[in-house]
Amino acid sequence: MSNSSTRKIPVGILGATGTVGQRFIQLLENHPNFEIKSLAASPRSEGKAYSNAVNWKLSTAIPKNIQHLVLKSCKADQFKECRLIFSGLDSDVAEKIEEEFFKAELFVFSNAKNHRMSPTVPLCVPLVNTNHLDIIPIQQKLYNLKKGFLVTNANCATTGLVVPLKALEESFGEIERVSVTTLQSISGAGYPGVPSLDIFDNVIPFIDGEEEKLEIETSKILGNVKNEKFENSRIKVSATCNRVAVLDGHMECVSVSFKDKSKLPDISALKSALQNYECEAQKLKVYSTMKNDINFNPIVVFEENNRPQPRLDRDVNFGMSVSVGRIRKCDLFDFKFTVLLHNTILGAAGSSIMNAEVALKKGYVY
Ligand SMILES: NC(=O)C1=CN([C@@H]2O[C@H](COP(=O)(O)OP(=O)(O)OC[C@H]3O[C@@H](n4cnc5c(N)ncnc54)[C@H](OP(=O)(O)O)[C@@H]3O)[C@@H](O)[C@H]2O)C=CC1
Ligand SMILES: N[C@@H](CC(=O)OP(=O)(O)O)C(=O)O
Repeated sequence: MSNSSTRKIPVGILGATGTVGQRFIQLLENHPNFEIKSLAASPRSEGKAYSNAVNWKLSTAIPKNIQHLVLKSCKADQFKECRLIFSGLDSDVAEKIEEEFFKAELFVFSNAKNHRMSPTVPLCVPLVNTNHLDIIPIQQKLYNLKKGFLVTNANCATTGLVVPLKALEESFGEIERVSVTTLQSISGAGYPGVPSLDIFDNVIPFIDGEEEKLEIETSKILGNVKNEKFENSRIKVSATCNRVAVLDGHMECVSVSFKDKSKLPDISALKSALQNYECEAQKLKVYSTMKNDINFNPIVVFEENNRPQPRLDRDVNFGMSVSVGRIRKCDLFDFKFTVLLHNTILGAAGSSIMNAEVALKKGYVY
């Protein structure tokens, strides 16, 4: 494998008209490594120019070179000009379609839940476990592939949780137990998502399947790759998920208990461990950590008692960092704190793109 060409990698987007698909298009505008060549969505959109098919919900305009692209059907043979695929497909259809694409020797980066727990598919949060990309050759061997593969990113609430957990485990050893209560924005449910008559002036104390995903995905992400297999962490997570009337940005109230009580830090050491945490993507200087000349930190620590807040803080580091505040001791667990992340940027499209940037630096994408 070699990162042979300085030309941009031609990419396709599946589910291009959806909430996550729109973010892909926004974040890939002027990207130095990837160039959008093809788009696809459901049969309802097929054959239409993108600007006619999409119900564009972002505050930046649809890029000019995208407006007139005609939406294709989600068939791999229609994406011959592409080498890499970003998928923002509805999970009702993602499983089979993504399989067809990676088996057609395309590099596939997916947001859908369907393949996340598969034993040879990396479940990568780019600020945490890009070392899990090392399983790619095993996946390729299993499916008899020369270059194609599938990499998934995590559920958006899981993504926000695992970043501070990883930072704390790196500094203070294993975390044994986690209790997390989420307040999740409505964009997390896609479009049109939760009816306005249900969510306006309201909080809904249930998101189908979400608590289970937080509990299971966390242990895969915080685990290791050993002897060509994933070895999950033994961390125990108990999750309660709520939908709240916020447009973008998931908040999570987290309590953690460490295994080794002899190493328990004081609050200032805990804050430094979070603030100074560094991930592989940052060390590799991938584009998403460098763009707009930001001084990128995976975690931004807030000292103010009333921060982070979704409206004020979801765009910190252009939506690619996790904000952590209200860090304090807990009488039931060891410590508790509040997390915020932008669910459609770091929680979805931004993670897929950063995973692809790391895979490119490591030579898996070429
Ligand atoms: N929103 C978020 O914060 C997060 C979402 N995800 C996951 O990302 C994926 C996309 O989510 P989101 O963008 O919110 O969902 P949306 O409902 O907003 O978009 C779904 C996309 O899938 C397409 N689609 C629907 N049915 C079909 C079909 N039969 N064949 C092909 N394409 C189809 C839609 O096309 P059309 O417009 O033509 O109907 C649309 O482009 C999901 O798997 C979701 O679980 C993951 C993390 C966070
Ligand atoms: N369920 C998440 C978004 C999502 O689609 O998650 P997943 O990709 O794990 O199904 C939310 O509602 O905020």
